Formats: sequence, C-alpha cells, structure tokens
Amino acid sequence: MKQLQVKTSSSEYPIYIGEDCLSVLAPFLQQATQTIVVTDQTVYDLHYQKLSHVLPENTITYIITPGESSKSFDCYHQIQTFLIESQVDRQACLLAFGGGVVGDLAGFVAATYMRGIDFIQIPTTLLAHDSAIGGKVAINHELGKNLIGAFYPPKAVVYDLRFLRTLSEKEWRCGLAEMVKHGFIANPSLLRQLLQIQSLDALLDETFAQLLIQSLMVKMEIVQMDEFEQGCRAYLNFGHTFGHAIELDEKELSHGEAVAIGILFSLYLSEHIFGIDLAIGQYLTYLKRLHFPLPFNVDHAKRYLGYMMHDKKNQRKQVRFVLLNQLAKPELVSFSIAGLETLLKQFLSEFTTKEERVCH
Ligand SMILES: NC(=O)c1ccc[n+]([C@@H]2O[C@H](COP(=O)([O-])OP(=O)(O)OC[C@H]3O[C@@H](n4cnc5c(N)ncnc54)[C@H](O)[C@@H]3O)[C@@H](O)[C@H]2O)c1
Ligand SMILES: O=C(O)C(=O)C[C@@H](O)[C@H](O)[C@H](O)COP(=O)(O)O
Ligand SMILES: [Zn+2]
Repeated sequence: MKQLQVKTSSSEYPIYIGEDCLSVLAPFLQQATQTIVVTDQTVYDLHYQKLSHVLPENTITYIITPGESSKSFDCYHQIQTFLIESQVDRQACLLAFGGGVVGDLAGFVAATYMRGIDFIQIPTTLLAHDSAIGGKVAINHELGKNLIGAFYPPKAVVYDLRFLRTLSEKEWRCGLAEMVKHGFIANPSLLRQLLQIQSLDALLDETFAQLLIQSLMVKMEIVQMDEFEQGCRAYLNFGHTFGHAIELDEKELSHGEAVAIGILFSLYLSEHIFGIDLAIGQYLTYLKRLHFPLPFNVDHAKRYLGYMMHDKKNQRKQVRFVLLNQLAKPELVSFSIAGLETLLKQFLSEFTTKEERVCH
C-alpha cells in the first residue's frame, strides 16, 4: 500500500492506495458517533461485503440508483431526509463508496448536512482517482453540470485497487480519459504511455498501477497549489468546456467519454490559436482504437454553445477554454460566443466528415 499526503491551504488528508487497504478506515470510524455509507446499487452488490468487515455495528447505508441522474436535487434531498430521520449527529462520518457520482453527491450531502460532517472517499472506479481528490463536490442542474456544489475536502481517500477488477470497458475508457487529460496538461511521459495502450483487456497490472499513481499525483499537485480554483486548478478542466456540453446533450455519453471528445476539440482549438502541432491525428487514432464513442453532430452546435454559456470558468459572458500553447503548457483563452460558434462548426463539420463511420 502506498500513502500520499494532500496538503492544501485549508486542509490536509491522506490518500491510501493499493490492494486490500480498507483496514486503514478503522481509526477514522472509531472516532465517529456513527458511520453512514452512501453507495450505488452496483457497487453495493459487487463490493459491499469487502467493506462491511471494517464497518462498526451501528452503520447505516443508503443505496442510490447508479448513474449521473442521481446527481440531482431529488436524490440529494432524499439522502438528507434519511440522515435527519436517522438522527445522525454532527460527529458522524459519511463514507462515499463508489465512483465519481457517489463521491460528488455524497460529498455534497456531507458538506451541507448540519453545515458539514466528516466524509471519506472510497473510490471504486478508475475515473474516481480524479474525482475523489481535491474536494470538488456537487450535484447537477438541468442547465449545467455541477452547478450546485462546494469545495469540501474529505478526511481521507482510501483507494482499494481490487474494486477496479469488475469495471466494464466503458468505465475503463472513462478513467483513461481523465488520465490522458492529466498527461496532456502536465506529464508528457504519462501521455505517451497511455496513448500506446492497444486494448482494454487486462489493463490492471503493476505498470498500469504506476501510471495511475502518476495521474493521481498530477491531480494532487495542482489541487495543493490552488485548492479553490483561483488560478492553475482551472487547468484540470482541460477538455471539460465542450466535454460538459456534449455530456449534457448526448445522454448516452458518460463523463469520461465526453471529456475525451472535449479534449479533441481543445486540441483542435489549441492548434488553431497557437499555430502548433499537437499530433491530433495520433490522439484520434487512440480514441478509435479503444472504441471511444464520438457522437458529435454539427446540427447540435447551437445546443452545445448554449451549454457552454453556463460553464463555470466563463467571465464577462466570454467562454474560457483551457488550451495548450505546447504539450504540458496549459493556458486559459477566452472566446466570444460568435468566434467560438465559427470554430465549433468548423471542427464539427471537419471531424464529422472525416470520421463519418464513427461520428453520427
Ligand atoms: N469532483 C471531481 O473532481 C470530479 C472529477 C471527475 C469527475 N467527476 C464526476 O464523476 C462522475 C463520473 O464518475 P464515474 O465515471 O466514476 O461514474 P459513476 O460513479 O457513475 O460510475 C460509473 C458506473 O460504474 C459502476 N461502478 C462503480 N464502481 C464499480 C466497480 N468497482 N465495478 C463495476 N462497476 C462499478 C457504477 O455503478 C456506475 O454504473 C461525473 O458525475 C463527473 O462529473 C467529478
Ligand atoms: O478537480 C477539478 O478541478 C476538475 O476540473 C476535475 C474534473 O475532472 C471534474 O470533472 C470536475 O468535476 C469538473 O469541475 P467543474 O468545476 O467544471 O464542474
Ligand atoms: Zn472530469
């Protein structure tokens, strides 16, 4: 098991990562008056038993429906009601046991229940190596992703890699997208190795675990520098401006898949604005090799723009993108709506025509 320590301006917490590391939870739970587990049905069925060995007797558990639709006001309200009816007090500890959806939702519940109770992230997806660190917790609004939320750091992150063995190929793709993002913005060697992956079969070996730790460290180091996104933390949003828009527009796309497409557009804009070569073709080949869905459509350009107009990075009604002026050199670039519309349509028609078989 590896232990890292996140040190930000407001808090400090450990990350435990490795096989079979759940016993590290015991001292945290002994201090709490009660333990609440929030998880989803799939994670409950597959992995709750492993967790149950370390849970105190008076643990209560709330199970949500898997998927993005649970990051809603309704679900948030139902969990709060469950906590109130169960007379959970302020010294309780909430365990967010699942992927990014459980982490974001349960984290936001913890941040706001009686003005805040302790919570611990127990990520179970590859993508959640990103979402479990850094304290961004949120639910969605129909007008945009994560629009209602908080910065609320966990007391610990406990990442037991045994959970990853049951992930579907789709979930591997989602996690890889955020890893590739970390590679593009900060670690070209990580990026190079990720782009060489030939297949999603049996990915979780020792070499991959090392890449996962490198990716996690990119996230951790940026969060340590700028916990509340006053500056460089925005770089972690590379690929997310268009990514969040297409995620909202195309319900079949999960977050990571949408981010993978968002990265494609960010590379396109970067090449256009800075006149550089970021080997976009190589990235597209990688996406196709691993069967990432690429369902963008030039007819939806206005809808994508509508969503991007609510992006949290926007300033003075301009849409701000994280672009690369070279590999691992991100910067924020503002676009007027009209300017962005032209480039977006150009991108959509160029890539839809070229990749007719995969983009519909
Ligand atoms: N807070 C942050 O910094 C941050 C960062 C990245 C993403 N996010 C958010 O995270 C969410 C996406 O997270 P996600 O991709 O983990 O999605 P998810 O939580 O919906 O999990 C994906 C699917 O995998 C299933 N699953 C979870 N663990 C499993 C396991 N071990 N084996 C088999 N199936 C398992 C889930 O039931 C679900 O159906 C999005 O809402 C995104 O906005 C937040
Ligand atoms: O931690 C961050 O900061 C990120 O941007 C990480 C992203 O991968 C993640 O999807 C995050 O939830 C996006 O944040 P948002 O502020 O754009 O909602
Ligand atoms: Zn993301």
